[in-house]
Amino acid sequence: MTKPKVLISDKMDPNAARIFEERGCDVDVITGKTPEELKAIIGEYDGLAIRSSTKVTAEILDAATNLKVIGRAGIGVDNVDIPAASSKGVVVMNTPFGNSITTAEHAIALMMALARQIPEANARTKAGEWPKSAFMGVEVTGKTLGLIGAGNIGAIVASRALGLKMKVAAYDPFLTPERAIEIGVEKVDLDTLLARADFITLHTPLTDETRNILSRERLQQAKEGVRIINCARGGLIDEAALKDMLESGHVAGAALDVFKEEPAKENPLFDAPNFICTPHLGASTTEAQVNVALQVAEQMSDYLVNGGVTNALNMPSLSAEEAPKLKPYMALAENLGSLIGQLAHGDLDKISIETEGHAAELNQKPIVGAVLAGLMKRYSQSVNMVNAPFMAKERGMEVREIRNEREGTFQTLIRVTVATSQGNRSVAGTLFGNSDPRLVEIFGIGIEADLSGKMLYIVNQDAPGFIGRVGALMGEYDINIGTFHLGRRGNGDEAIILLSVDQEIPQEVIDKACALDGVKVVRALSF
Ligand SMILES: NC(=O)C1=CN([C@@H]2O[C@H](COP(=O)(O)OP(=O)(O)OC[C@H]3O[C@@H](n4cnc5c(N)ncnc54)[C@H](O)[C@@H]3O)[C@@H](O)[C@H]2O)C=CC1
Ligand SMILES: O=C(O)CCC(=O)C(=O)O
Repeated sequence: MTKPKVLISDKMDPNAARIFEERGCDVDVITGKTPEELKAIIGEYDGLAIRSSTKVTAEILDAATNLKVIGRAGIGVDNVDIPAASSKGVVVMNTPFGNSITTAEHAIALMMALARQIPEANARTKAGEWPKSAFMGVEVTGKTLGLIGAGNIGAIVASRALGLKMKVAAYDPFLTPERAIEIGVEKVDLDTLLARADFITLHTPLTDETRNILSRERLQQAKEGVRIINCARGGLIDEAALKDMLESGHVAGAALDVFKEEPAKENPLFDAPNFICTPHLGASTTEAQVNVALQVAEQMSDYLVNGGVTNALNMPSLSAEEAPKLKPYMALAENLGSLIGQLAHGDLDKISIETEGHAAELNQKPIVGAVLAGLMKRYSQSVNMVNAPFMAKERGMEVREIRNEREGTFQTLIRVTVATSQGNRSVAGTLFGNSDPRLVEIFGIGIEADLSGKMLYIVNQDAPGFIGRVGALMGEYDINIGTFHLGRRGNGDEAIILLSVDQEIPQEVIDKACALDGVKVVRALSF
């Protein structure tokens, strides 16, 4: 088996490359490429490991014909076009905790630096001025810190601020009252936060809802003399308005680690009074960079080598422990989806995926994803478990999951049923020896078959001599039969033949098979 190939395109701790190699991937570290240069090479890679510099646009994804996974060594994924990645079937993962303590500490460091104007005092002291009377700071004890966003980083900031004897008010529409109590903050609305906070710190992702959350209007609403810290994303604050308010003194100080345009080399804020900044250093500690590098390489190689999915933003998780157990089920599920997709007529707008016995005890999401991936092949060849659920949703397909932990005839079973214009049609399969996928039923007829490669499916009226005639027809066209499977409703009733063949089946053979006495349906299938 060829090794998956990974590109590390941003500066990353060397532990990442080491882990990729140890876990069976080939890895190239090529940083600082322009988008055009990245486009020219990305087609070679199965995995792309990034930090914040690489912008993974729809255009890059179009050129990434082999790409299976993008791993962000960090939290924010606003540099990845996730909808475009999903529609191409590329998993996007991040490392949601590896740099959160570090980033929270940076926010606290910036808050302290603002309160005591440390950067400017440092520069002027070193310049020989000894400007003791120029700097009058403020205490943070007893002051109110307004948190905008109380997720992982916000909660750590809150805990540190409480240790500094500050009061913490948080605005976060998704913060539950219980969690607010747990992390020791008062949940408030944004108006209240703006009216009360002496310091405001932002810890939300950049989304359509949070963009410009500190707009000119909101900054105006903030308490006179407020100090603002942003270690989340540029774009959350209206930078021009912030400059004006630093100049008017309405905002007493601002400390930004992140900018709307990065790298920020000529930002107008640089000239504003009481403004300090760092070049997106929130996550830059040795500890955090080792954490995120190790984690991203482990997650990505786990996916590329074993199929395990952790911290994906566009796909359900699948642990490394679950992945080997689920692998044969996913193969079975995909084949059942593909079989029904190849056999059923008309628009399929309702599908139910039923698991029974052992299969019902497993994580259902990957099984459902695999069935949909198989089924959706009737519409598109570039479909996989990542994009299939999105495609099903886009087509307005109703997907039902049914679990039945009691065993039936089989210890484990997956049944896929679609609603067609001719009524419900279902196929079912099991695993032999916990590993070998087998079809056990088509449209109510019991059969036992391995679905693989090129196959021919025939529905006929059960009659003596029919099997011989099919064999003779294959022989006439030099088509070698690999396996031959039979099933029927009853003696003389509707019967099914499913045979695997080593050669492509020409249309002429299908036409001749259709013309055989008693034949109802003939279909060439492929798996
Ligand atoms: N400066 C740096 O180097 C770093 C920056 N970051 C940034 O920090 C952000 C936050 O990271 P985490 O705390 O780990 O993320 P998280 O997902 O744990 O927390 C984000 C919080 O924002 C809240 N939120 C979402 N929409 C909101 C809205 N409209 N108003 C108020 N709150 C809203 C969410 O409910 C959630 O609680 C990341 O998205 C990333 O962009 C993260 C790491 C390093
Ligand atoms: O990788 C970095 O230095 C930036 C980290 C960051 O912004 C994030 O994790 O969201």
